[in-house]
Amino acid sequence: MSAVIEIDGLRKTFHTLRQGRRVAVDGFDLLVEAGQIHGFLGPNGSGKTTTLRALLGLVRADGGRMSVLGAPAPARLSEVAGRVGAIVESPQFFGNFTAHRTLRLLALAGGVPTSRVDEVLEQVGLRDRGDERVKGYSLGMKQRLAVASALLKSPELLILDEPANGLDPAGIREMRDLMRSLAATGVTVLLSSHILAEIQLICDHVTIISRGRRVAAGRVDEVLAGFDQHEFQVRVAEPERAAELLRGRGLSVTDHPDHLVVAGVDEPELITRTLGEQGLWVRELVPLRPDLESVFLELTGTMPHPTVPRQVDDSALPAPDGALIELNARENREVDA
Ligand SMILES: Nc1ncnc2c1ncn2[C@@H]1O[C@H](COP(=O)(O)OP(=O)(O)OP(=O)(O)O)[C@@H](O)[C@H]1O
Repeated sequence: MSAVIEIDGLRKTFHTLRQGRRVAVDGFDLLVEAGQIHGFLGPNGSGKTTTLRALLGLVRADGGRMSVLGAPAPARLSEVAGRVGAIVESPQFFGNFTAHRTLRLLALAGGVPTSRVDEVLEQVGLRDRGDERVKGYSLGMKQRLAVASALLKSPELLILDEPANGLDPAGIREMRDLMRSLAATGVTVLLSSHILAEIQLICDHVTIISRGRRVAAGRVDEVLAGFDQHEFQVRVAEPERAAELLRGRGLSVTDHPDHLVVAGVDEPELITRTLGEQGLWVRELVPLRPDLESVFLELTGTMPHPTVPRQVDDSALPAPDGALIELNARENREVDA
């Protein structure tokens, strides 16, 4: 598979008059290969938008190497710009224009044949609503229109920042179907999100960012498998005796009010055999698989604490691995705020 986006060691520190230096991206790596629907997942303020803006040359990076479709980015992005559709800042549309007119103007401005307008309206499911004014559109319809505008030039790569932001579950499902149909036609999609369910539903690959650093990457199922503790939920009569027997076989057992959780189980038969041999019959044996939510909370250090309200993007806190975020050594005097 060929690399469509490569980011190596990206760094970006903002300097603002009010808050001083703020490390937004801290040596971040990303690899997106052709044909993937790649989720770029991280909590609020973790550096997703800054990464995408740096990739597209909307903000100047302090360090690192990036390329898009083989062209060094952002320096030679113009060579491949015609093959890339991106929505990073939320596009503003004129409410009084219809979707059709909006796209027609964008097509004319971009040198794209206006015959594409009907095609992209069809593609995003707005064909029958294309002659309505945009101000009457729902949020989901506006998101579709935004995607349609990025599709006008038939891109090979689509970059979307938070495309499902504010959508209801049905809207997210529709967005997933749209992304899948695009991927089926060979388009590679990179989409950022802080919503786990969205990534798990829409994407096949994921890169997780926390406090400006990559903390996990790979196929969604592989990332999840990496966190599989081989745990089973067991319901049995005489749970105390059962726990003792299982511990005697070297398994780690946690007691819960009406069940046991047994970890480190490679062969579930070990549980049923150990208990059955002693006349304890298992009533329920359920594998406990990690979900992206628990993996995400663990990796990004955003697990809620019962007494401490979680702070968005608290750069002064230790990173999940315990290391304090280093401030970028390279001085950058620009004020981006
Ligand atoms: N122009 C700017 N000036 C100063 N600080 C900025 C600027 N843009 C981003 N930041 C800071 O950089 C950090 C990363 O922000 P960024 O917008 O990249 O996060 P994000 O992951 O996209 O968050 P969200 O999911 O909330 O959109 C935050 O601390 C943010 O306050």
